[in-house]
Amino acid sequence: MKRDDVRRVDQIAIEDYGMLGLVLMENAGRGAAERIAALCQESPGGAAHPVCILCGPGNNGGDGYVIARHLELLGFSVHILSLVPLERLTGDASVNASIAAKAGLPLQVATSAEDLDRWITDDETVVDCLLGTGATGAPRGLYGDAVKLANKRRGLRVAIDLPTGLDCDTGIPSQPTFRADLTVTFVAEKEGFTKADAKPWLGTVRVVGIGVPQALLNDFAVA
Ligand SMILES: NC(=O)C1=CN([C@@H]2O[C@H](COP(=O)(O)OP(=O)(O)OC[C@H]3O[C@@H](n4cnc5c(N)ncnc54)[C@H](OP(=O)(O)O)[C@@H]3O)[C@@H](O)[C@H]2O)[C@@H](O)CC1
Ligand SMILES: [K+]
Repeated sequence: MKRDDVRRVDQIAIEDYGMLGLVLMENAGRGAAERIAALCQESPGGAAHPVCILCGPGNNGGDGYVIARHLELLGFSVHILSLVPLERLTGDASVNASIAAKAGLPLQVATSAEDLDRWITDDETVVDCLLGTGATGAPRGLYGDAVKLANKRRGLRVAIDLPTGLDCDTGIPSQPTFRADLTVTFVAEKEGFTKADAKPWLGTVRVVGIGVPQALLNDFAVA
């Protein structure tokens, strides 16, 4: 599915069907958390496996706060690293960040590559909620630093919706691109995922539904 189409699905679900963006994000985040839990449980350490969630400035970051909440409910030790001060978040991402903060989920705001280097450790699963379908071009500044550091860590890596740095439509990786062991993508596989260039960055791909009606999916030829 092309980037513009998948974004249209979200928009139509909200504007024409009257679904709440928060509900879509909840479905997305909960489904992703279940996939991450399954991956961790299959690996050495199981549910004791600590998870680091990297959160960016948009709704991909918003998914991260939902994922953190559900992973904690599933018994995982979770910490969130936001690359933006929470007061800069807007809309559904801001709501979910605020819930995570009020719930006392461990949360740090990184303002430098040194912070990221210190706080992303080798023994944890790293979840990329940095940039999603709203990204354009190579990850800039701290986002690029976070991707490079995450790629050096020994733990498992999970990309949410798409690996940060990978072009959604062409599948061309930018410098840097998050190298995932598992990509949990929403609604449908993205067009770029079918390209040979994309394969080394995606790992296993799992599609998670976000609860939009089948009639809407049919309009976009999603099975
Ligand atoms: N209701 C819904 O719609 C649902 C959406 N869902 C989720 O939302 C995701 C899409 O969210 P989104 O549209 O907020 O975009 P997203 O990629 O998170 O961030 C955009 C931000 O990044 C910035 N930025 C851009 N490029 C950059 C770069 N190269 N380097 C650095 N920064 C860059 C850009 O800044 P700007 O370029 O505008 O200055 C802007 O601030 C989607 O993938 C899915 O995960 C699910 O929850 C299901 C329901
Ligand atoms: K991502």
